[in-house]
Amino acid sequence: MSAERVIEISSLNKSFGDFRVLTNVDLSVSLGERIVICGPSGSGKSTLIRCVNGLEQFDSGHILVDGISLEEPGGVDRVRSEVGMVFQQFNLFPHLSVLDNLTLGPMKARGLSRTDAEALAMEYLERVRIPEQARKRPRELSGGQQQRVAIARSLCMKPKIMLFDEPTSALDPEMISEVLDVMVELAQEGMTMLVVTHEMGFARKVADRMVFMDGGEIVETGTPSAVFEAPKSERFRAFLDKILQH
Ligand SMILES: Nc1ncnc2c1ncn2[C@@H]1O[C@H](COP(=O)(O)OP(=O)(O)OP(=O)(O)O)[C@@H](O)[C@H]1O
Repeated sequence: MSAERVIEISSLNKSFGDFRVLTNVDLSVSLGERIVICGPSGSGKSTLIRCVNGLEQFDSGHILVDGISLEEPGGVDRVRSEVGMVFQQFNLFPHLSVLDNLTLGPMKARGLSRTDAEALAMEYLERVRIPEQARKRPRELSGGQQQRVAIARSLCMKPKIMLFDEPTSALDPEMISEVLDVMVELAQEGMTMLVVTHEMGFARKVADRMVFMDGGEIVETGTPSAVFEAPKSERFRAFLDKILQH
């Protein structure tokens, strides 16, 4: 029996004005699968994953998340209740403490009491190894700590799927591994993950499948070992050469 499909993207097309950003994208993700999406700047990676939780609208095609269509009435809200997203720039509420950043969603969207929401928040702050930062404001934290708060905040909503949009690209190099370590643990716990990143070490460690995008299309896909050892597309080979030089 095939694994449960939790994301089904079919024939997805999207333009910004005259500029075609996604062309006939098809991608299926199974429960527990970890997919790393890479590709040159402007190839449509962010737009693709933003479409998955309704942050961008698409022109044609279909997206089903856990069987829910983004196009059906109330679909976007239902999908967002199942999908967590972590952005490059953390997107924490600057005027709230770390703890309040984490408790807001569970209290508002899931109806938890403050006591229960704080207990949940502390559990996740322990998981990302910064419980001692709970009373601080985001600006008092390092970038790596802020990103771990952002991950904990998403996890507090008990998502079935996590989307990551270049979660380490705004970080100083010494902070990248503390965030990747948390993501590796999440992957090992079986979370379904769609990760846009150029961290190829991470990809090799956790990805079940790599997706290489170029010019709004999926140009190559396969297991990390297959695509790294023998990239079929010349464009992917050139891209790998470029990023592995850094
Ligand atoms: N809101 C928007 N309005 C107009 N054009 C946009 C918008 N968002 C993205 N684009 C354009 O769409 C293209 C794809 O952008 P996208 O952010 O999806 O690419 P990406 O592969 O994630 O790139 P990067 O690695 O630089 O983040 C780019 O040319 C970008 O300038």
